[in-house]
Amino acid sequence: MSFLQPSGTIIDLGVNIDHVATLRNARGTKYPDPIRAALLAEQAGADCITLHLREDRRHIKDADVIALAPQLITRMNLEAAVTQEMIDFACRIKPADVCLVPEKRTEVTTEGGLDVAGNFNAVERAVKQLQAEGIRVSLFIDADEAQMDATAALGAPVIELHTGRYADTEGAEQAAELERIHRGVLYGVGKGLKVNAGHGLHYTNVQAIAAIPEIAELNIGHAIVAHSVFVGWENAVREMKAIMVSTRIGRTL
Ligand SMILES: CC(=O)[C@@H](O)[C@H](O)COP(=O)(O)O
Ligand SMILES: NCC(=O)COP(=O)(O)O
Repeated sequence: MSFLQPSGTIIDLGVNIDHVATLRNARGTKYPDPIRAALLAEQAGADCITLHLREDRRHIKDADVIALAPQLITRMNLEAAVTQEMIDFACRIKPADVCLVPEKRTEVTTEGGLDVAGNFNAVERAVKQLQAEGIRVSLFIDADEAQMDATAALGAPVIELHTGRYADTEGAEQAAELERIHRGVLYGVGKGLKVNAGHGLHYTNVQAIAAIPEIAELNIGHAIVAHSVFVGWENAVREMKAIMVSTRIGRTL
């Protein structure tokens, strides 16, 4: 059954289509088409589509963002570095959401959260420029109180907590990271922020994060693209959304 779920359901799933573009770019073909993936993901239960226009354009291209924006039925969450080029581009596209993320050319994937406290003036300028275009801004940060204080101080209404260390660890270290994230969620909500989470989440580690009732949205990409190789794209999206919702319902009953 394909259906569109209204955004703002029990817990929102943002499907990140970056690595559909990685597969496309591997051979320089036009397929698999990230735009088709986004529209099918919406039909399969995605509450928003996340895509990261990196400075090096290693996966998502400018043309992908431009083509997708008018076709989305849910909403676009555009991830971008805090550079004038990216902020100006985002202001031309005017997605519902922009998530400001740190970027290093040499990184394989995002390695940590944005240092909002240490780059306060630059981040504040970017946030104000985006907000002037009616764009809701989220900041991709570690579960760190100083970063959340800085986020609230400069007026961004949303944070996305980096779950990479939780995803990359196990045992006691992972349990400690989960507790740190949980404390961070509560602190962020206490500061009046909408709290999302993402990075490295997959079908067997998402449950503990989705069970945190104050989390509004999870952004998940790599694991969904990987799983789709075996079960198909729409099934991979449906399965992730079903796990998130059933975990949340089970947690709140
Ligand atoms: C910010 C974040 O964790 C991801 O959304 C980001 O897109 C990861 O970078 P890649 O998609 O290039 O792996
Ligand atoms: N911000 C996290 C995101 O969009 C997807 O990250 P991942 O699931 O590809 O690691």
